[in-house]
Amino acid sequence: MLRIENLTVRVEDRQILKDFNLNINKGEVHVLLGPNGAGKTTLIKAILGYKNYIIESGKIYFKGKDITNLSISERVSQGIGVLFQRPPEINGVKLSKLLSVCDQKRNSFIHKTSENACDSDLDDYMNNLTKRVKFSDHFLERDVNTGFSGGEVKRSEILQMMVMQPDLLLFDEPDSGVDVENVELIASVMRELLDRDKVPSKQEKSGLIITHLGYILKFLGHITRAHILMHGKILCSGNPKQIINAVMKNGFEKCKECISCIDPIESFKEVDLTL
Ligand SMILES: Nc1ncnc2c1ncn2[C@@H]1O[C@H](COP(=O)(O)OP(=O)(O)OP(=O)(O)O)[C@@H](O)[C@H]1O
Repeated sequence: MLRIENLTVRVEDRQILKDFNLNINKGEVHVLLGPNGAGKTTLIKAILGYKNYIIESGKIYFKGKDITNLSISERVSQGIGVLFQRPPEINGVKLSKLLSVCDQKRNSFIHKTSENACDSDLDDYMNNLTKRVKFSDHFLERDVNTGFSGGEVKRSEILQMMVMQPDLLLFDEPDSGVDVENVELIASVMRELLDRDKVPSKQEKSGLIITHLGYILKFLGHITRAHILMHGKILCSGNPKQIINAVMKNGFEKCKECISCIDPIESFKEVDLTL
């Protein structure tokens, strides 16, 4: 689904990602951990095609096609969706308007691939989705993210994703600033989105989840693989429980010692798996 090869990304005058590689197959959900400022959000923005995240070298492939030079809009149309860590406030644009734009965007894409995929009653459809994230109708009439609490921002972001139904779901800290009940709610919606269109034992969607504490993963079910991003590249990959518990126990500094390990996962063997 997503293949990143030797990607070097510069922001202003600094290289943030250096020769970065990542492969997420169809149906896989990966977790990305890393210290503050490691470049996790930079990765998401580079995948999406933000202009000031300059790709100096390397390639990004999505569904087998090279998307390195496509616009943000083209990438979104092809099925990439993002839940942003800190989305901007958009004064003067109501959430309902933004959702209907998301819906049109999705339908224009679906129409290209399936003729009967789009005859829903938009109002009912939106109302159901809105209720699912526990927003009242009046919330849809507020300007996007303006004055939203931390948890409301995340629920608004995931609501947009529910409308878009992307094939590759990128979640940038879906649990930050969110209380316990809402973490559970967001996790269950994330799982629904990831399992959408799933035929028995075959998940079609793929995901990448950035999280600091991994708490949300308790509610998400199976995660394929976890990675630690440090020094601009993946330092360590493997079993999500082992990696997250090791980071919780030892911090990221210890991960540096794994740079020279033949199998970095081995060094985490003694860690108590409590996740
Ligand atoms: N638009 C920008 N202009 C200048 N510097 C930037 C920009 N975007 C990112 N950076 C810098 O790139 C580095 C990586 O930032 P990024 O947001 O990707 O880190 P992160 O791993 O997501 O961190 P955190 O866990 O704190 O959210 C930081 O030093 C940041 O200040």
